[in-house]
Amino acid sequence: MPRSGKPRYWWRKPARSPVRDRIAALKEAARAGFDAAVRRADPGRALARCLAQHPLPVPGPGGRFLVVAVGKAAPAMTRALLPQLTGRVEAICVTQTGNEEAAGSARVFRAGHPVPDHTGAEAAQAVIALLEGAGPDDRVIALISGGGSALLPAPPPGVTLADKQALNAALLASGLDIVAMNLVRQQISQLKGGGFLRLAAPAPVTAFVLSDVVGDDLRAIASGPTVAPLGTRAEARAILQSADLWDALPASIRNHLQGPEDRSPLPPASNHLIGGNAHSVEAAAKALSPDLSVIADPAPLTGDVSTAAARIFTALQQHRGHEGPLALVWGGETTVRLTGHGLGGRNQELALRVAALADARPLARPWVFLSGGTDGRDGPTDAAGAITDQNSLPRLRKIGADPEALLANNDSHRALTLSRDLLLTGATGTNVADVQILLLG
Ligand SMILES: O=C(O)[C@H](O)CO
Repeated sequence: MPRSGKPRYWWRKPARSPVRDRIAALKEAARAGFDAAVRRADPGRALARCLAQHPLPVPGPGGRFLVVAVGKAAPAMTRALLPQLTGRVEAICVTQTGNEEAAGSARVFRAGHPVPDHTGAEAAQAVIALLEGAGPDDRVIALISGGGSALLPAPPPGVTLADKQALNAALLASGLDIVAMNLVRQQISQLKGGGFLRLAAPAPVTAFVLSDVVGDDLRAIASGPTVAPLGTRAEARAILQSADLWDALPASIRNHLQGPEDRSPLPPASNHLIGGNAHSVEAAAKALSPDLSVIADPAPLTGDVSTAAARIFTALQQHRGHEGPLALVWGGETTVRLTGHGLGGRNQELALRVAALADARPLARPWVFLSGGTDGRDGPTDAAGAITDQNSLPRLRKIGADPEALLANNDSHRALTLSRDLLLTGATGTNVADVQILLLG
């Protein structure tokens, strides 16, 4: 050992680049902020906090608890609820394929997402049968989280699963926001937009809802099974026409939307919001704050992904002169209008677009940008999102890839795989929309 006490091999280590080290440290910090956001959205804890304030209803004589959990957080919510129930309990838990989490004694369906599949249709039939069998002494508990719209397809008579799949695929590629999409989806469903309540009546329904929708509108989350719909058939038609989707839709869907409006009153329900995106943004900001100055932007990041990228880039420019390291945090959900045929998701595309904008006007200090879905799955890919930095585009060009062409083809997953910028978490078992973190070193 030399006198300094450092081991000899320390002297043989290759010279390191301080900028590269700084970027690596920033990426680690961004990832820690994101992990804190996901932890804050733990569905079991969120449900426990809510149950401490809103005790569960008690079944009448001989009555049962009928539990229906649907969404990406359904297993975790089911696991948290079932031990609280005594007496006779029947439970169905519907979550996405690949979410292998246990759900206690519930009957579990792992269904297709974001495009509905046969397992989802089978699950929807099981839920309908359970609700139709509910009596006045039964108590129905709904555990609702994001993803529920696609996971539980229950088209009205005359509309097939294939028709519903075609509608869903068209909506997903349209660039419409989730409120507009779900206004349409719930008009083509027996369970959404309050249909669940009609089926459960006369049994009272208590719902606990984990929100993945910006603004937490209960009517939009999982297309609002236990609340009134967002709109009418006429409004759904108008949305589809203005998005240029109407003419290409299956005839059965157009016929259904041209039918009479359902104006019958909904049975009442007790709905409780147990958590959402704002809490996770707060948690990310808190996790970053010991080491950096932090600004959490209260205005959510929504709308088209290229407009959102321009907003992030403007913030990057505005704060370029900030003294000391700085973190900017957003929450929200952007939309992508698909024009290419590549593979990607809104978070990956946002991170790549920000890197492309910053590459055109480089900054004199290191930066990293993370955009991730708290569910761990961005679009139909295995990534939660991505963490780009000032070297992302140069890395791509160095290996002969063309970032602009990849973006034009909505091929962000390929680009970010090549630049080694993917954010990989696996399914997180929760879902409170997206979190973005911009760090200036
Ligand atoms: O399922 C859905 O509709 C979305 O995740 C929004 O909740």
